Amino acid sequence: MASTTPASSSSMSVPPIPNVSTLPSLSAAKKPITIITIGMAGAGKSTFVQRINSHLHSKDSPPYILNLDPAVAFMPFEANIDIRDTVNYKEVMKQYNLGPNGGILTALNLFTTKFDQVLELVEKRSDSVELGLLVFGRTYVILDTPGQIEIFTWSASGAIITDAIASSFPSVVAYVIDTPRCSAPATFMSNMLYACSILYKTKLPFILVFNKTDVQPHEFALEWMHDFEAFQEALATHEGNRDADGEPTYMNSLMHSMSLVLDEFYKHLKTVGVSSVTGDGIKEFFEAVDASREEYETQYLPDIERARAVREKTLEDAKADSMTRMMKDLEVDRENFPEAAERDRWAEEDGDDEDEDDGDGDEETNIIDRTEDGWPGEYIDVTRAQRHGDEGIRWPRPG
Ligand SMILES: Nc1nc2c(ncn2[C@@H]2O[C@H](COP(=O)(O)OP(=O)(O)OP(=O)(O)O)[C@@H](O)[C@H]2O)c(=O)[nH]1
Repeated sequence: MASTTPASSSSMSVPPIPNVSTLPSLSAAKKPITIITIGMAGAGKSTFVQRINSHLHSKDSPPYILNLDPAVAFMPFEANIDIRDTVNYKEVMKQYNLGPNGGILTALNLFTTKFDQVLELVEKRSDSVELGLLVFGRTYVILDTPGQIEIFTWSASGAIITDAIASSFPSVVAYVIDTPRCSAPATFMSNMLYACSILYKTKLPFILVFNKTDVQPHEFALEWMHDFEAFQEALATHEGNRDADGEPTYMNSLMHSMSLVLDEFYKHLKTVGVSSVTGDGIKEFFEAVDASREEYETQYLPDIERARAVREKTLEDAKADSMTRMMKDLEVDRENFPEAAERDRWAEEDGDDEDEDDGDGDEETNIIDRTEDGWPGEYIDVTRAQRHGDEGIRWPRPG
């Protein structure tokens, strides 16, 4: 199949929101739960995904895995859908003149334009098949994501992906933390603030996964989270917290105030300690996931549905409004230029151009399920989306 451009220039600024309402829907009981793995670079996300993958295989319940990291060189598991089959990240960097971070973000934005296809595939492959007394189907869908977690705090694609997934399936965020690297109170707090902003953006059930407990047990973190005084004590003994006169520094007071804010945030979280290397804590992780499914259905789903209804209504209103304005413009045009209007009629011989390429070449890129379809996939062609007159390079930007 021919390769294609990412999108027309006008549609490249913000990836379109997949229309999940048109997808075939599974009955609630059959729906798999989606685990969205997010965490800083090197926290151990991929190793963790492989660990839960092998745990699920050992339970005869293989998950459906999506790799959303376009720049990953090695993955310890085989993904069913891999962004690298659709977007050539190095080519994106080259064509749009971007560094590694911008390249990852743009690659994800491009991939998001195809996310309705991804959802369709997940729906299709995760549907249960009943054979006699046995039920075959995927109970878990797992997303591995890039370490650039700003994708989930400010980029359009992060929000579109999590919204689209969460509107279609029960979903939970597994925020993976490098426990040994959090043993300093300031680092711990900054990681928690990241987690807090991701919770705020995704508005989904949230599990803090303290990883690498084989190197450093996570009990200190639990104590800091549940005992405010203990964290204050750790802060007080931390270097740089007093000035030359022995008074608390600005940083110390700031951290004190922030820890008050975080105290509220901790109340809404589940925490587990795991070692992705030894497999310790994986059972507890799945208990937390199962509890999150219930939480999703009772507490989160009503809000998600409300937000989706508002979004759809806004979209409908915007469409209706622009249609009315276009019709008015046409009317004025026809009155002012009757001859042009006469010439501008649709002729039989023009044929139906529904299947024709509209020039942006976006229609033919298909997302593939690597484990079932032929590989490699088909790259979105980014070579034509280059310069536009004086406006410079246009590339998909977060909204
Ligand atoms: N000791 C120990 N090492 C771990 C554990 N989990 C991951 N690691 C190591 O941590 C390093 C980073 O792991 P990855 O799984 O690549 O981390 P990631 O978060 O996917 O990294 P990015 O792809 O850069 O975002 C690797 O060297 C892993 O072997 C763990 O539970 N214990």
